[in-house]
Amino acid sequence: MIKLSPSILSADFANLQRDIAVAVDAGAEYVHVDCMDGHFVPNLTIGAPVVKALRKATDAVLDVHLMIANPDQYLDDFIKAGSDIITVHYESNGDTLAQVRKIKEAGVRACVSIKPGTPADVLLPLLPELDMVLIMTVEPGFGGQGYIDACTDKIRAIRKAIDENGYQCELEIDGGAKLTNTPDIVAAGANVIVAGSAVFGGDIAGNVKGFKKIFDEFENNYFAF
Ligand SMILES: O=C(CO)[C@@H](O)[C@H](O)COP(=O)(O)O
Ligand SMILES: [Fe+2]
Repeated sequence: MIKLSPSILSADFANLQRDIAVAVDAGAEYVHVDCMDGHFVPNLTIGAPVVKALRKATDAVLDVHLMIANPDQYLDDFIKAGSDIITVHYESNGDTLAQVRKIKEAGVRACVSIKPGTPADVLLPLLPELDMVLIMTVEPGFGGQGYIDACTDKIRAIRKAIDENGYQCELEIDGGAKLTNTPDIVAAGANVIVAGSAVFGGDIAGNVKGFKKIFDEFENNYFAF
């Protein structure tokens, strides 16, 4: 099943509960929370206290994307805050596999992300243990950037590895997804689409429904053959 994970980085920060409710009521499966520390990326956003507040404000699946230099220092906080999915970056400090195991032992779904310049191959040994993999399709740090076309081959490569080995691992992409390029992104094999500016810029419910319509069309065509 193809899912939408709206990134609240582009939502109204003074009305997060309201904007999340609109997106979820319109059909969004996940809610993507971009946590940035000003070190791993040149931007400073949300920390565990905000995730904790969101946990009280919504039953939605909180898809927490950690763009932080030292996950080992903060994983406990994000676990306790009520994250449903935690993504750590392969490029962050520490032992990525140990971080994945710690997340899973806490009963939280674990995901590893790679930046556009990191080859997909580094994910292959991790895939058997992952609940989700996240291919960044922009340089992490900011919403509203353009999709990097060169990342599409990495989506294809990871989809192939997941399917050939029968791994139970979702394939998420993040950055620059719009209604116009999403058909190509799902055709390449992504099944979780993060979209920030394309959801929260303008009519939130209408934008979510636009993405869902593309997913439905793809799934109907795919299963028709
Ligand atoms: O993690 C990030 C950026 O670092 C993303 O989640 C963006 O927030 C997605 O925004 P759009 O590119 O969809 O506007
Ligand atoms: Fe993100």
